[in-house]
Amino acid sequence: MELEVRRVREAFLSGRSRPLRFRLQQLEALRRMVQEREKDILAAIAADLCKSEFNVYSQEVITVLGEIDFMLENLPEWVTAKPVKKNVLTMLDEAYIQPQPLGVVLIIGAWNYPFVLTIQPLIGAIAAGNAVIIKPSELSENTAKILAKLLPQYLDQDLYIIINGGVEETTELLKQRFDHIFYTGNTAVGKIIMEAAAKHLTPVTLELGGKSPCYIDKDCDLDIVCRRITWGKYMNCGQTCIAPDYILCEASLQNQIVWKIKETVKEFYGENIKESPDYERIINLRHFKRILSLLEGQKIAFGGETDEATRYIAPTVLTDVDPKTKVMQEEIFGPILPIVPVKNVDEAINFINEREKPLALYVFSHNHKLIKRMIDETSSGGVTGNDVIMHFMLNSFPFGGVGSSGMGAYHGKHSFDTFSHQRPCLLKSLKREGANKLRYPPNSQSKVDWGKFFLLKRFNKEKLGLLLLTFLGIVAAVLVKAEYY
Ligand SMILES: NC(=O)c1ccc[n+]([C@@H]2O[C@H](COP(=O)([O-])OP(=O)(O)OC[C@H]3O[C@@H](n4cnc5c(N)ncnc54)[C@H](O)[C@@H]3O)[C@@H](O)[C@H]2O)c1
Ligand SMILES: CCCCCCCCCCCCC/C=C/C=O
Repeated sequence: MELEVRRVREAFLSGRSRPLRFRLQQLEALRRMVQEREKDILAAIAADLCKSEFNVYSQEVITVLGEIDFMLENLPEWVTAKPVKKNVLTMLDEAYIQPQPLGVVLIIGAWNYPFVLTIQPLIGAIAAGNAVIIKPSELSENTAKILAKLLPQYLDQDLYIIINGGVEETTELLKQRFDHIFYTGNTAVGKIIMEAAAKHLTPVTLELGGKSPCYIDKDCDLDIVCRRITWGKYMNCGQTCIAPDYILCEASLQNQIVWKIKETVKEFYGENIKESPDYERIINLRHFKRILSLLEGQKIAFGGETDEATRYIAPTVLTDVDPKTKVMQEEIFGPILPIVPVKNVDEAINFINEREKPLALYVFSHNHKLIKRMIDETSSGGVTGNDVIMHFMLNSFPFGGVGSSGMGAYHGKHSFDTFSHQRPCLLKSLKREGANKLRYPPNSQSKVDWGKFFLLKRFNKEKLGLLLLTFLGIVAAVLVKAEYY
């Protein structure tokens, strides 16, 4: 492990990852990989999550290709130094911010969208000029294998390497020193990552999870609301970090919501959901059993059917859920949707604020003011009003959590910034030494006053007024004198 990290660091120190032309070439090569080896990539992800290749393409590949195109288009502008505003002391100097790569970055991917959640950060790291070690999740093993096979065929083999393995390998990897660690996964492991990073003072981006609430107001079109929630909740069998975790609504809406979600499930997946190519399976037996345990003691309004052999769990809705029960204590990450009745929007806001900050928040209402109020009075990584998931798809947004749902963000320019150091550069001349006398010892009241005058606007204005008055006085005196003689 140590040798591999050293190899990557040496490649970074060679400086070849820095030139814009090289970064663009590598991103183009990555795009070529996705296009030329599309079939292999689709097949691997499909096998990991029992997912149709159509769904793999629209949920993962489109985002990756869109991100590469966006980088290629904007990178030339982003890498250029940006001049900054100057003050009186630096008026004649050159002052700019130069984004620079951080160095060797470790990206630890997740299994639930194993391609996009690993490759999208990689795109940002390459764009920012870094060397990268990629550790895909061992749970999505087919994707991990295909990435290990394909990436070296298209990308620089010393700058960007894949290390596959599980907890043992990751633990070993985390002992090494990196310049940034980008981790996607659960909050408990997030803490392990941060602890390991702290030993080297390595900055981290943690893309974690949480229970993303979904508030449904009385004033809305329930048919549309339930259709959108059904899509976002049961996509990838509920294994989406920003899936609506639970619904908050007034008790009177509960039955209608149940009925409408049930109808939509039928419309989306047919009468026999098990046969639907659009309905996935739970990643492994451990997660399957964990999700089943969340059903204990709950009122199942519909769904609840399971099949251990294929790790199938039907789309399920629970009603009148007690917030103290297990299903409301941890992120569900499966196709179970609890409804927790609340009296009104105030109670919903309190409910959200009493818990850890979620990765996403969803609010449905015709009342724009109510949506704005919910946004103002709560906190979450991101928000979508009157829909779910879709803020992930807009790469002008920073995507990330807050509080226990994560720290830092990425996508588009935000990825470039995450993997860059914004380096302030001030270039002075060796001339004009006279002006520097002000800051050299010995110090005095007069130097302090001039310092205030040049640097503090407050004093600046006062003194300017005084200067103006003095100037007017002199002009007046000269005029009077001229008249007199
Ligand atoms: N914010 C996001 O973008 C995002 C995206 C996907 C998933 N998630 C969250 O991830 C969670 C589900 O994923 P998961 O945690 O099951 O993924 P996971 O178990 O695959 O873990 C992710 C990575 O952490 C590594 N890992 C696991 N245990 C470790 C340990 N003890 N020490 C060091 N490394 C270890 C794994 O090898 C893997 O590469 C959910 O909470 C979900 O919300 C968040
Ligand atoms: C052809 C229609 C394209 C739009 C499809 C939108 C698909 C959204 C995919 C969401 C991916 C979520 C990524 C995962 C985040 C955390 O797990």
